[in-house]
Amino acid sequence: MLHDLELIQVGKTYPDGTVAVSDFDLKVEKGEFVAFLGPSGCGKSTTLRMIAGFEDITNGEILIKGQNVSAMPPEQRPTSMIFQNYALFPHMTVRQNVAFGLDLKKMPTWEKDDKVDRILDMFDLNDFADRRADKLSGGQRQRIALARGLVVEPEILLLDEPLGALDANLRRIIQNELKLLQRELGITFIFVTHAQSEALGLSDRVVVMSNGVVEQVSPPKELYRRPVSRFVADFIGSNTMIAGRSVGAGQIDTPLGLLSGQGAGDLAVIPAEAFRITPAGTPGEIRLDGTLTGKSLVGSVGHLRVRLADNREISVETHAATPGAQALTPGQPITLGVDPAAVTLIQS
Ligand SMILES: Nc1ncnc2c1ncn2[C@@H]1O[C@H](COP(=O)(O)OP(=O)(O)OP(=O)(O)O)[C@@H](O)[C@H]1O
Repeated sequence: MLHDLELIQVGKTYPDGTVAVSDFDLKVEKGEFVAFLGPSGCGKSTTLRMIAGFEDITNGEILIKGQNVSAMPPEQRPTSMIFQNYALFPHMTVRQNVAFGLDLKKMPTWEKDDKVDRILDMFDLNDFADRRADKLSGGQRQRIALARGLVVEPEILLLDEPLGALDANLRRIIQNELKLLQRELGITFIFVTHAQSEALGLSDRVVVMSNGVVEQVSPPKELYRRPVSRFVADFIGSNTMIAGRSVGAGQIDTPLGLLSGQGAGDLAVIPAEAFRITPAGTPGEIRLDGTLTGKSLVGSVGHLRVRLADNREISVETHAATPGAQALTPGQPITLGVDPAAVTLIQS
């Protein structure tokens, strides 16, 4: 099966010796929305620029629809890139900006005008078509940048923190638009961000990166449910991690007692929402004793702070309607229950 995009062992070492990306493997299906997520400097933008062709690769291969594009200049690749600062030409009109990519392709004027008209229409930019790009709001500029990227009908749209310059409200609105647009066009989107909620909310799959390597490639829910490394467990969601010693398949011995879970390793990862308040306890459940140190109820969710027997304080989320949740008072002993199926064991 032909993938829209395939990265095989891709690596980048900058001339000064900085290793920005190593052994990056990824296969992306047509129409997928994939986010690159990770802390500043982990190599997200470098990888995106290598896909676009703005940066040479030092190792590996990049294939688009099965074709090796590793040595192809950017303008010949079937990709478009959208930048955080939009990179519009301030003195050009909206129409000229949008037409720019088609001008490079030396397309006949009638065909160009037709494509530009259609895309301006789609992005609701008709009323501004003849206005200079620097006389527009952030949201409008963002739309022009998208229109300019899409008018050339790329196979893959590469977006480098495209919403980073927008305020929170506008950001949410454009996030929704982006998602709808992607579904409608069926184009593959590769989206770089260091905003977790954005990556998890928008994409079909997330590539979590740290220090130039891929830590995990999963649908957003899986990152919460089944982190594969300590880095991911630390970075995504709110997990309690309990270290121990492996004592057989799916079980570790810890200072808080025996814990079982899915997977293999010496570190148990428990998501905040996996804890339950269990006065009696259910057979098969992991039980952890502690003391309630704080509680707040926000709407239907109760946020509890619990000090465990090893003195660490953890956050627990519970449904406010849980029997007993209202009556809990800080200072009192509490027993937490966890279904072993919700626990993941990884290597520390
Ligand atoms: N031109 C360059 N020359 C040398 N090192 C570079 C160059 N560009 C980036 N780097 C380094 O490569 C690493 C990866 O940078 P990159 O910009 O890809 O990270 P990023 O994950 O996109 O970060 P951010 O979220 O801050 O944009 C960093 O250590 C960075 O300092």
